[in-house]
Amino acid sequence: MNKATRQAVIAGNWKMNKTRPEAKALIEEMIPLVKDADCGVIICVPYTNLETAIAATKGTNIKVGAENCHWAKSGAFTAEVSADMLKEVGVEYVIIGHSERRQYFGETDVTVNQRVRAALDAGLKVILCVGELLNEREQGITEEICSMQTKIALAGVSKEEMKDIIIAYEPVWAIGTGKTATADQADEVCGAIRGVIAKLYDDATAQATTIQYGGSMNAKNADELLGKVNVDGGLIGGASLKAPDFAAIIAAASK
Ligand SMILES: O=C[C@H](O)COP(=O)(O)O
Repeated sequence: MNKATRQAVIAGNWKMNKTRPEAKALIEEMIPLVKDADCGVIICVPYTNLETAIAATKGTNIKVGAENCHWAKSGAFTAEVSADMLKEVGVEYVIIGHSERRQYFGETDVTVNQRVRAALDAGLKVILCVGELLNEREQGITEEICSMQTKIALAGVSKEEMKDIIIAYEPVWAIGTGKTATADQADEVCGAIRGVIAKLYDDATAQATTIQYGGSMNAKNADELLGKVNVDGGLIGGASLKAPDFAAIIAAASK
């Protein structure tokens, strides 16, 4: 399997945006624009929008994901949501390890791994985020950081379970800043992550794993980024909040 046979996946990460009526309107605008996509289409939305998004996307090619889940099945964890709760609502995907969770909410590689485990056990598919800080890139340790984050997050994940894992390479310095990694930088790190998967599992698993780029991807730069051999799609923040922009990225991934 190679780039030609791996399915590109474009996932929107709405972050903390959209009330329920706004979510419904955005999805309704999006549906006709993305219905002919030749790639996977996912929208990851705030917890309060999950039921709205699931109802609004029923019978369409848009899958719904959450933006995080807790590692425990239940218990005294105020404000957290379990993977089983998401599954029961009808969620298919969950983002885990987003840099904003790591940066602002104390998420560590170990808790990312625990959340990945809980998600897989509940039958959810995971979009696992890894990526370096600006000072780590400047120190020349980008691949080391991404490799370490990937290895720890996937500890205890079997080869068979890798079919339910998408990896999103998101350089932290490129998120929401308008600074995009160059297509070559994105390709290089996505390729290095693929190398880690090959070492952890085998080459076939590495070649079959979808590895996205995320960080200021938009309608203008999507073509170049998605044209790279190791970039199998995108995790899109800001541009996923505007239906025409999100649709343009999906069109670029469908070429
Ligand atoms: O999860 C998405 C990423 O954080 C990228 O966000 P952005 O496209 O707004 O830079």
